[in-house]
Amino acid sequence: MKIAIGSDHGGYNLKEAIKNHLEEKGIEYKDFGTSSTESVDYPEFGMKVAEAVKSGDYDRGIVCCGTGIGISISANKVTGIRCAVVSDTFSAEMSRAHNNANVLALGERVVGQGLALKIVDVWLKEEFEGGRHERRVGKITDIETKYFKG
Ligand SMILES: O=C[C@H](O)[C@H](O)[C@H](O)COP(=O)(O)O
Repeated sequence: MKIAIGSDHGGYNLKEAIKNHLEEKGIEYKDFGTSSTESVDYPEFGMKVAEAVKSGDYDRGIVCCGTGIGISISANKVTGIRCAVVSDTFSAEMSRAHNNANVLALGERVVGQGLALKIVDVWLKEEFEGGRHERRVGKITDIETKYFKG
């Protein structure tokens, strides 16, 4: 599995911790920035990771900012991206099983590092259940088709 990862300054330290964690697990990733805690704008990095996942070059994306909210809103503007902001392991599981989330958003100022890494593990392992959820996710795609192009 190949992961695209990115953050703004508010999520930089968590991104670095997740990169170390992925390395320890032998999971391939590419870092789309940012590269320090210097203040930057999260939409740029949410978009880069989302586009990397949309391209098919990466299987999933992980994005971090202060809350996970701004960068997830940004990632979700890219068609085909279902980015879930998660702060607990149950939601991590459900975002995959029910919503087929292809990008995970975490807030460095919200979740502790230990929990965040556990959330990453659960989220990477869980598969989409399909079935009734396939129909519902399909209806999300229908909304995209109605309102977005590209
Ligand atoms: O949703 C946005 C993120 O949480 C940002 O990381 C946050 O707004 C950055 O705030 P500041 O510029 O005060 O570090």
